[in-house]
This record gives sequence, structure tokens and C-alpha cells, in this order.
Amino acid sequence: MPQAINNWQTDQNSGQGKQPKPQYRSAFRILSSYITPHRKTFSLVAICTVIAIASELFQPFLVKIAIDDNLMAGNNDFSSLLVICAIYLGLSLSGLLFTYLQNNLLQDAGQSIVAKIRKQLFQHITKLSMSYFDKTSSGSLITHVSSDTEAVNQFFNQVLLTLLRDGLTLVSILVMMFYLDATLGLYCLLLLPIIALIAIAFRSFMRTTYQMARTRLSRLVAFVAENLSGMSLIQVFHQQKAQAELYKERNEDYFKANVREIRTQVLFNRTFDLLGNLTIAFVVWTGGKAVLGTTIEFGVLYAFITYIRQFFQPINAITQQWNTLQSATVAVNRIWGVLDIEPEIQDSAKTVKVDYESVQGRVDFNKISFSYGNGSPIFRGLDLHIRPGEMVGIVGTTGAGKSSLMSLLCRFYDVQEGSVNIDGNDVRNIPQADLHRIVGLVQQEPYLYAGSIIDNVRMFDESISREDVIQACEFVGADQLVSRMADGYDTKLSERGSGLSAGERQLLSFARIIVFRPKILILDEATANLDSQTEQLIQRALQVVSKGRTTIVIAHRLSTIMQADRIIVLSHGTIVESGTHAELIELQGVYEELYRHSQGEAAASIEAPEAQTIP
Ligand SMILES: Nc1ncnc2c1ncn2[C@@H]1O[C@H](COP(=O)(O)OP(=O)(O)OP(=O)(O)O)[C@@H](O)[C@H]1O
Repeated sequence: MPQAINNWQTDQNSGQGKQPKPQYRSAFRILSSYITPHRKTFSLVAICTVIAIASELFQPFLVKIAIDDNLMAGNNDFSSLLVICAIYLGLSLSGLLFTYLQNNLLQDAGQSIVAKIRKQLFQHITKLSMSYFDKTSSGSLITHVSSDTEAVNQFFNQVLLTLLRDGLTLVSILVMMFYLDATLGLYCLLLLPIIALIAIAFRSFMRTTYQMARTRLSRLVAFVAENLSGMSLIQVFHQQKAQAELYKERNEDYFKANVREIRTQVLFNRTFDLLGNLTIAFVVWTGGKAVLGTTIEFGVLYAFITYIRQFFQPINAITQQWNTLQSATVAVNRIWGVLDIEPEIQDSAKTVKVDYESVQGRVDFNKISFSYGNGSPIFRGLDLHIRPGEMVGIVGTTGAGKSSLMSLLCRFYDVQEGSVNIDGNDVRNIPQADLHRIVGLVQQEPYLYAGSIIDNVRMFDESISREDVIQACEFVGADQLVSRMADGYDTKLSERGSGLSAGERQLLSFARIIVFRPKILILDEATANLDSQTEQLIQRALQVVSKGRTTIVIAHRLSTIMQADRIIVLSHGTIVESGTHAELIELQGVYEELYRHSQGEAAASIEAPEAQTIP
């Protein structure tokens, strides 16, 4: 099982904050390959950081000079005090400027890296085979593209900056402390193990709470994503309340995890503050005695106290960023888990060059056997041959394998035995880009994008002219629909084409076919959702579209395929009958029975008999 799916399932199943262990080494190796092209920027960031830190840390030292060399020494030289003040101000401004530069440079590099990763991930996902999408929830993929890339973003925004800036600050403060007074510096250094112990204890607890909150957020996002895609189903089955209850549970889980995380954070921060204040009290006591005993100067004590205040802040920041580092590491590994997945369907090494214009459209299913994954076989040695330009109707009961057969022709999956050929070429040897130009598929639910009608018909391919799109729409009779719209062909369709009826969406998808001119056209239940009036319109469009190209029509509604050159009846993955409508009616077999049923249904819908009570 691919790592990413593994991880996601861990996310889904645990809910108790058990996430995969972060693999720092591989994450850093991956991220450093992205950092390398930006090494100039990162070097500049490092330089800015050093200058910003030096500017800040030198300020208390200046005050020490002012106190010891001017104020305490009774020196009335106001000009040197003024110089100190001016330098102090200059240092503040330089600290501000270089912190600003450091942040901006890091943001630029970080954001462009994250944008690159996001683009790479999306492109990779679109190349993955259908078998991958069978196993992976869309919610999980949305999490990878959104939350996981966001975690990487945080790595650059927060973690890297903290490690660099606060790590350097900490070391510099220690150096300054030892420079000012080695004994007091040593006392403070002794504090480090205590701080480390407290930090480690909190860290493991905070890691659990942090990851629990993240896992629960992922579950919440996945739940919303899946609900949105199935919204019509929820409404039809009046599932709003039940789903709202499920959402409430997940939302509460996330709320509790969040509260717990925040409480832990607050407790940790306050403990650190307390520790800081205790240290200051200790330094005031020991340092104060030393000042009174004149072993150290007052300015040194002042600078020391200021440095101690600054000492705890970077430790606190680094500890807090530890969680973000962990989640970024997990996210990076998870993203690369997806990027590492090889698409099952790939162009073979011995691809054949197919000249699109000379494709005849002959289709051969040569004794094919196929099953999904390790499931039971859908086809066992099925043989079907379709002539160029022939219109073939495929009928059969639900689950007979009609759509699966077409998926094999589109090469969404590969056969395990036998071959699927187009004009004698195995589809496995035809480059996928060529194959999908040759074979066009219209499904029951045509997908429309948020965009204008023009863009939806030409699928955002600017090389297809506006005139070609308009001509295609007129060809299939979609022009009447377009003329009713406020902005005509420039009318913006909302996501998935909502706002248009199923028939209207289908008409536009027929126009798409005209524009892209596939040599082999598959209609998979394309007329299933249409009323009889729209079906007539589509039927007319179909006649236009199918002219001169091999057309395979899957339909439960037999009226759609009665005119086909040949009708194939499929049952449990086997062809049980084949012939024209008239021949199959005469045969008095499965097709005739299906036809009788469909006639009965049609009559029933006209006569509207008394409703039967279903127990
Ligand atoms: N992605 C998949 N993964 C696993 N099994 C699948 C998948 N798609 C279809 N099947 C199974 O393959 C069999 C054939 O399904 P298929 O969709 O091809 O039938 P169909 O004849 O098109 O049915 P319908 O008329 O209901 O659309 C069914 O048993 C179905 O459960």
C-alpha cells in the first residue's frame, strides 16, 4: 500500500493524535533540494539575521556603557551620552530594517518553494491512474494539496526563521553574558539542563495535543469535502440532520483538541515566564551583592538582567516551533509519499506513432480478461470487434460490465489478458495524449468548469477559435440554449455547470465532442437523465456527431440505440446477444425482454396505473 494512503488511513483511524513518526532526515533532504536553487536568497537571509541580532544584542551593552562610564563615573560629558543615544537609535533602526529584509527575503523564497511544491503535487495527482482514485478519498487528496502544503509553508515562515534567528540569538546572548561576567554567566548556563528537562516534558505532551488537533482537523476537512461532492444525495435522502450530527461530533472533537492544545501552550509559556522571573530574582540577589561588594559594576548587572529576559524568549520560541517542525516533517513525507507513486498506466517504451488524421476507428477487444485490483474477474476472454464508423449500442443489466469495457478502451485500466486495439494498435502502445484525442467520452454527468461557455466547450484550449465553438454549438442545437442566456457565449457558468439542466449540460458536452473531433466516440448513459423532449434534441445531436466516426453508445433507454448498426447485449461480462434491433427482437431473447420491459415502462408512464404498495 502506498505510504501516503497508509498515512492518511492512520490519520483517519486514529483520531487520537497518533500520526506517523516524522522522518526528519528524508524531509530535510527533500526540502534542501528545493532550497538549493534559492541559496543566494538564503545566504542573504543569514546575513540579515546576523546583523539584526547584533543590532539588538548590542543595545543593552550600550546602556551598560552609559551607566558605568558616564552616569556612575560622575562623568559630565553630555556629548558622549548623546553619541551613545544616537548609536542606540541607529541600532534600533538597523534591527528593524534587517529584520524586515530577512522576513521579506525568506517569505519570497519560501512562498515560491511552496507554490512550486503545490503545483508539482497537483500536476502529479492529475497524472495518477484511476485505480489510485478508486483507493484514495478525495478528502485525503484535498488535505495533501491544502493542509500539507500549508504545513510546509509554516516550515519556511516560522520554523526555519526561528531556528536561524533564535538559535543564533541564544548563542550570542550566552557569549555576551560570559563576556560581561563569567561567574554569573556560568550560573545561568547551569539553568539550561533544567530548562531542557521542562521543555522535553512539555514537548512530548504538546506534540500529542498538537497532532491530535491536526488529525481531527484533517478529518473535519475530509468530511466537509465529501459532503460537498455528495450534496444532492444528502438533500434527496434528507440526510441534512444526520450529517449535521456527524459533523457536530467531529467539530466538537476538533474543538476539544484545540482547547487542550491552547491550554498546554499557555501552561508552558507561563512556566517559562516563571522560570525567567526566578532567574532574574536570583541574579538580582547574587549580582546585587556583587555590585554592593563592588566586584561588578551596576551597568553589568543591568545588562545581565536584560539579557536574561531575552534569553528565555528564543528558548520558548524554539520549543514552540518544535511541533510545527514535526508536522511539517510529517507533511513533507506525506506529500512525497504521493509524489513517489508511479501512475499504474504509463506510456510504454515502444509507443507507436499514430497519425490522428489517418485513424480509421476500428476497435478490437481481443479475448480480454480483466478484474479491478484483486477482485473477481469482470471479463474472461471477451471478444468484440467494431468496424470503423460503425455505431454500436451496448445494453445489459446493472453491473454487466458496460462502463468497465469503455474504461479499458480509454485505458483508464489495463487488461490482464488479451488486448484492446485501435486500428490494430494495442492501446498500451499508443501515447496517452494521442489515445485521448482519438477516443472521446461523454458520460452521464458531463463535467463543466467554472468559466464561460466558450471556455467550457473548448476546454480552455485557446488554439480553438470562438467561431469553431459557436459553429459546434449550432451543429448540436445548443445555440438556442445559449441565445437565452444573458451574456450569450460569454455567460459564466458556475462550478460543475450548476444553473444548467442536465440536458443543457449534455448539449454543451456534445458541442465539445464536435470541437475536439474524436475518431471514436463513447456515450456512457449520456441520455439517462433527460426528459423525452431533451432526449430528442440529444438524439438529433447524436446523429450529427456520430456521422463518420465509430460510436459506442451505452444506454438503459433502448430508444437511444434502436437505430444502431449493431446492438450488443452484455451479461456478467459476457456477450450474450448481438445484432440489429429487428434481429434481436426476432430472436426473442434477453434484448426482446428488455425491450418489452422498456415499452411497458413507457406505457406505464403514459397510463399512470394505480400505484402499488411496496411492503
Ligand atoms: N472502480 C471499480 N473498482 C472495483 N470494482 C468496480 C469498479 N467499477 C466497477 N466495478 C465493478 O465492476 C462490475 C461492472 O461494473 P460496470 O460499472 O462496468 O457495470 P455497468 O454494466 O456499466 O453497470 P451500470 O449499468 O450500473 O452502469 C460491477 O460489479 C462493479 O461493482
